[in-house]
Amino acid sequence: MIQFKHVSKRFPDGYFALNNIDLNIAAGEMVYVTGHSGAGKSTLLKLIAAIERPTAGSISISGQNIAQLKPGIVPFLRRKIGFVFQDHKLLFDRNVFDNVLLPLQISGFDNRVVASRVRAALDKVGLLKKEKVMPITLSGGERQRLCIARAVVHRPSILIADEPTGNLDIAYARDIMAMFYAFHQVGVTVLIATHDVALLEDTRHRILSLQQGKLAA
Ligand SMILES: Nc1ncnc2c1ncn2[C@@H]1O[C@H](COP(=O)(O)OP(=O)(O)OP(=O)(O)O)[C@@H](O)[C@H]1O
Repeated sequence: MIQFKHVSKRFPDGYFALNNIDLNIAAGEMVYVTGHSGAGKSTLLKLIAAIERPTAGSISISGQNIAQLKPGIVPFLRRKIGFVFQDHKLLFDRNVFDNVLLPLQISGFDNRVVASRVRAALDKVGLLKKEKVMPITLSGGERQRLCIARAVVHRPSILIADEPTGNLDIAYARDIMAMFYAFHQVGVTVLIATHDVALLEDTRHRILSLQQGKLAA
């Protein structure tokens, strides 16, 4: 479903964040991406969502080459993808409900279905009772759940999370991981970047290890 062929990402300063990556991820697979800080984990995830573009190689998603997508096509790709950002990107001047609603409104979803979609997403992450509160009043773990609700509200087939357990204690981190696992179990392709190897000790899923922009064998 996701295929990288000889993909490199060189930033304008000349630095290769990713160097000649070949990768295949099957539909419905759950995959972890690990590596030291600066190894290229975020860059790899951003390439899949066309937030960054590769400087060499090709990336295809469901057979569509996204390395050279025309800007007008990007929103169609994004509808397939839910992204949980490392820095959350929550809107602190809007309540929980509106934070989840916004991506649906931007995608032009029918107003008659959006409220029930938003509540279904909040329910999945256990935040239904907090729909009217402002994000500033949420704990770190609740904010992360809110980010997950926002990422899944349009029912993407690919869910990507960049360090979703950073700054959470281990019990809460496991809860968050269980949430991603539940999406995997209903057929969503899930990619999670984490430097937290303790979380992966007993995983059955594939672990991609990045070292200075290259995939370790
Ligand atoms: N826009 C940019 N311009 C220049 N260099 C960049 C840019 N974005 C990332 N880099 C560099 O590319 C390398 C890989 O960054 P990336 O954020 O992908 O790493 P990471 O593995 O996600 O790290 P972390 O765990 O610290 O988030 C780093 O050396 C980073 O400084």
